[in-house]
Amino acid sequence: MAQTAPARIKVGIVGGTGYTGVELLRLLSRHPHVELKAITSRKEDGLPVADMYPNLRGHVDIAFSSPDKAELDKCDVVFFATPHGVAMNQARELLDAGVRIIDLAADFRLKNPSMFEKWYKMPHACLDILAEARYGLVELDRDGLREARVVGNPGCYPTTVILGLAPLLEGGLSLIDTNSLIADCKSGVTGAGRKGEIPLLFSEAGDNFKAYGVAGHRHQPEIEAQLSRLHGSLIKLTFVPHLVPMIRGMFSTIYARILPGAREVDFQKLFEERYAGEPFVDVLPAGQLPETRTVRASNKLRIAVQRPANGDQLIILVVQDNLVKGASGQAVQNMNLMFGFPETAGLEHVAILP
Ligand SMILES: NC(=O)C1=CN([C@@H]2O[C@H](COP(=O)(O)OP(=O)(O)OC[C@H]3O[C@@H](n4cnc5c(N)ncnc54)[C@H](OP(=O)(O)O)[C@@H]3O)[C@@H](O)[C@H]2O)C=CC1
Ligand SMILES: CC(=O)N[C@@H](CCC(=O)OP(=O)(O)O)C(=O)O
Repeated sequence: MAQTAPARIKVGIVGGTGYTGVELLRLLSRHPHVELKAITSRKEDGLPVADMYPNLRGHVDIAFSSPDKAELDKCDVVFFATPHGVAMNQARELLDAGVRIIDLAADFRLKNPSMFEKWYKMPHACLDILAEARYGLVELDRDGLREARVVGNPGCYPTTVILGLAPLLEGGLSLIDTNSLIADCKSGVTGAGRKGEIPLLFSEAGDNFKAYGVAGHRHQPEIEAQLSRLHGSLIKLTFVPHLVPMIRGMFSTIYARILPGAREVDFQKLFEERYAGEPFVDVLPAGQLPETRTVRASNKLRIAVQRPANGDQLIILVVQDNLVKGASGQAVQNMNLMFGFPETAGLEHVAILP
């Protein structure tokens, strides 16, 4: 259904003090169709946003307000940049008030409520809303997202792995062995949020490189569910996240075995054609390798496809800024679609080098 884009919408953010919250503020403060109406913080009620984040001086002139005082029901859309389990408990009230919701946490990502309960250690609070929610990976569901009232914004690691494998699996393609997929992923420290925990101290995370969640990470079922849906059969993979001493940035290296019947496929061309015209996915020319700094602070996800010695091992290398395409930028991309704005509105920042 064609919709007429409003000139300007009222936007609320729950959880404005965290890393994804302030990244939303940075992006939305320059958005031509957005009026920032409410930004919540339970701890910083009354504090002008620019006092906590001086980079926003002159761009954001409102103060944080506690969630109970913020007029979220007067907004057109509310972003939840909060821990898992917050959005699902406020969704019904907002939807009843005609407010659309984009949750940056995982409340609306896993369609299977028992999987949600298993990985997030809480029962889901609104199964009917979960059933109607759309998974917010625009490149895979552009039309479905335009009409969505509730969007589950993808996890950061899943964004890289799903987009890295989609051209090889979509529509049940038989190009790669689906029993031996490996995603070896690295995240900068902002991926863990803005909290005071010992493993996140400079003296612990700096000058160090470690794996975590090897026995099981909650992004694995999210990735597998989306890839299975895309392929039309059950897809499993090995997923190992790592923490690297960067502030922002994510690098995912994905290993797939090429099936004998697909040895003649031009994988570079397959990826280039799949993502041709996508404003936020850049397939590098053959032979070039991505670097995290080439996407820093931008909503771009950059992919390279390599096939060493023209053998049967395909290696897909994907970089993104975990806070932008991996979280807040992708959330704004969803908002743009939902309200009929140009998909790139407020998202045209180029990465900072060096
Ligand atoms: N960091 C990243 O790279 C990514 C994060 N995400 C997801 O986005 C969400 C936010 O992440 P991030 O910004 O890193 O988290 P932070 O820990 O940095 O911030 C969390 C925010 O939520 C607020 N908050 C906490 N509990 C509640 C509550 N019960 N009710 C209302 N507000 C609350 C906090 O403010 P206050 O305590 O003052 O209210 C704070 O502003 C998480 O679910 C995370 O998993 C997704 C993709 C990537
Ligand atoms: C480095 C780091 O700790 N990263 C986080 C994932 C990022 C994230 O916030 O994802 P969700 O929205 O699914 O929670 C983690 O592994 O828990």
